[in-house]
Amino acid sequence: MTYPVQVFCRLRTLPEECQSCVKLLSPTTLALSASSKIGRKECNYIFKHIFTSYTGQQEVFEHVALPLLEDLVKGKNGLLFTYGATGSGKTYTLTGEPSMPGIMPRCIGTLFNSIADCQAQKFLIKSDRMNGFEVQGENDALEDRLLEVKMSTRKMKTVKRGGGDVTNNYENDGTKLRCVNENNLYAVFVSYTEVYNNTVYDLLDETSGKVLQAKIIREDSQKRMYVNGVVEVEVKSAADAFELFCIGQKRKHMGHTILNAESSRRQLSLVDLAGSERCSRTQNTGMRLKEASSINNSLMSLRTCLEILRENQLNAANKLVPYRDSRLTLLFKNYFEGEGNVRMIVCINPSIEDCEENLQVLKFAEMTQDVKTTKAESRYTPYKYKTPSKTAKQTLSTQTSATSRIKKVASFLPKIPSVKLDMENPHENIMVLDSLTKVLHARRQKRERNWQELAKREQHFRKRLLHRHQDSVLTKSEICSLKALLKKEKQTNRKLNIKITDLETSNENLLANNKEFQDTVRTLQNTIDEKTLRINQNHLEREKAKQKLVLQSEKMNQELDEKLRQQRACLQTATLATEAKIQKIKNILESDTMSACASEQEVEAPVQPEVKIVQEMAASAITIPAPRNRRSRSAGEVWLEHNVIKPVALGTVLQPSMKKRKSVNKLKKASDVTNPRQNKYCLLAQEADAGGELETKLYKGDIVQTCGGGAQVIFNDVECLRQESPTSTRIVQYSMQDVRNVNGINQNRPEREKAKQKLALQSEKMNQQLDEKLQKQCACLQAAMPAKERH
Ligand SMILES: Nc1ncnc2c1ncn2[C@@H]1O[C@H](COP(=O)(O)OP(=O)(O)OP(=O)(O)O)[C@@H](O)[C@H]1O
Repeated sequence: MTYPVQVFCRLRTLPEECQSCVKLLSPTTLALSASSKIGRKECNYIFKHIFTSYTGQQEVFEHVALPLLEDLVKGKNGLLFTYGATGSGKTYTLTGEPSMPGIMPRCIGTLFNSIADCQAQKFLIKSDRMNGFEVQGENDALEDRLLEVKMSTRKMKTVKRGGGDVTNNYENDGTKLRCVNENNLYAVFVSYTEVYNNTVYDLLDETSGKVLQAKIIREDSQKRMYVNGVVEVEVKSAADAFELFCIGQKRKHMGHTILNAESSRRQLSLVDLAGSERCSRTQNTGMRLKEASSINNSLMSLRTCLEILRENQLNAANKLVPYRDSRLTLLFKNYFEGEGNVRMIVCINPSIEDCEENLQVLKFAEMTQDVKTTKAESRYTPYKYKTPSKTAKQTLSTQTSATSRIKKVASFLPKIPSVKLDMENPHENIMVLDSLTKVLHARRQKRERNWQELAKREQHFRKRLLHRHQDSVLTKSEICSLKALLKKEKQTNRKLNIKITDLETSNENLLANNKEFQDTVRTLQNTIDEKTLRINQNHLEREKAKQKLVLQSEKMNQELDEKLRQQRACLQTATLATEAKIQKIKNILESDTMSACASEQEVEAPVQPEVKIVQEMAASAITIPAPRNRRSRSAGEVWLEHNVIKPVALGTVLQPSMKKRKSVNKLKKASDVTNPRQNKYCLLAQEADAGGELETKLYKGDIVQTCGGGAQVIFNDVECLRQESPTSTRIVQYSMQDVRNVNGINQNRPEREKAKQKLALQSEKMNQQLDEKLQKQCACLQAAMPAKERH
């Protein structure tokens, strides 16, 4: 079954001088004229009922709270909260003023008016502060009562009750609930908690001293939210409840509170919310700002939860309702999930200044009444049963459970014999009654023993149960925190997974880029290698070409040198031969001219072909070198030895043979050479040979007179003198250049030797030819000469 959240509206009284922004159209409809950009706009809002400024506190109570109270005693939960802007009359409606008590004192008064005769003895039912109750024995209850009396007498001396409070002056109007079951026993518990800055404080917790301790909201085994360890005080009268209210009132931070009046089965929560716009309207700072924003957050969470609930119901969706976003919604969770009736009173200050805020409040209120709470199967508050003492048994005798228990216990007792009284025999009757008394006495003793045993067992069982329960609560809280941790871990894990995926993707991209780069580098490297190879090949080719060129040029140079040398040698040989020939001819001509001239006149001698040539040459005016006088060999060879300045002793076995010689170190004047007595010239040169040995060379030639009166030397022989020991092993250090030179010299030596030999052969041949020619000419000349002269 589903029930909509019932929303009522209450308009505050407005001072006469103030203008109203609200117009009442009917008992359920009002119109709000709000200013907008296009002028004033009127919006209509419908509620279950609208209380005007003339409506009294009693009427509001009867309309809104009384049905919830009736539900309460029937065993149904209820939540009533006020909602509205600051100063709109929420506290006035819920608590009221001394002269005009609000819903809360009226509820308390009415409740106690109704259950006055059906209350369980105090402390028979005890709160375990974990959303559970236990029924304890009379003795324990008595002990607790005595303790309470002691405590209260101490308190009486120290604590003064706050005077002038709304509840102190509350005059009970005697209103009673009609549906109270007189067979039931009722115990009323009051807890007073405050949600401040999203933290729950227990205003009745005296152990925490002046500083309030924060409390945790937990969920019991039946998924009901409760404030763990909250003080739940059993009250037996409205005055007791008011006293607690006063105590709590002094402790609370602000005016927004929760007052819970709990029954052993069900609870009615009366909630006075904070103003809906504290943050925006009051320009608070520091703690006040934190408080205001916290209030705003709580109300915003309430709004969000209701909106999602409505959305889920309208669209048959299953969106998660964020009850855990704030402590307030967490405490409301059970009510919105169908644990009881929910009613809201929207308080409106019709002042035109509050118009904007009223618009928001009315919108929220209109939305809220679309929300339906789903009624869950009735779930009873868990309680534990403690074996009552004799008196307790009597007190609880009306309870069905107790009756059944008694029946059960009675089944173990000795049977009561059936008794028949004979009125005529009183003596026998006395005997029968005595035996009956005995049986009853035995039954009573047995029953007491049984009760004691049962009480012991129950106590033991309860203790175990309590431990189990505590364990399970602790385990549940642990599970809750572990779940929260797990959720967090999962979120972190999810984030890390996303991060890992991102990193993997970027890593893959980087790897792909790297591969591309590597490919590019490889391609470039290949290109470089190819180019380097080509460069090297080119270099090698160039080197080869160079070497080839060098070789070619060397070869050509050698060839050219060789040719040049050969040509020179040929030329020199030819020149020497020609000169020698000419000289011989000249000598012949000169020596024979005189004799020829003398005989010319007498005898026309036949002209020899050679003479003819000379004559022809003379006739043709060709310059003929001066005739050289031929040295007579018979006169012997006279040598002009042109020696070095400081000659080293030759030391050779074979010495040059120059019998007649004139040695000079230097040719100082022409006569040194032109001296007609000298006909041989020898130039002496000393130098080290390739082996470092002294080598003496004798360049020999003929001194020939020139036609100009000078002389010329025609070299025709070279004599080389040197001394070598075949066993000498000289160690000489040579430089590479020396070695090359030596090699070059050694290489050239055979060629030189060949050339020399060739030259010598040619010279010999020419000499032979010349000698032959000379002999012929001589023979011709002798033949031509007169016999006398020939002798
Ligand atoms: N219906 C009413 N009739 C007469 N006086 C009223 C009514 N409603 C509110 N007032 C007066 O208006 C003033 C502010 O009311 P109240 O303190 O209840 O506002 P509130 O909404 O609880 O403010 P806050 O959000 O600050 O708790 C009080 O002096 C109260 O007496």
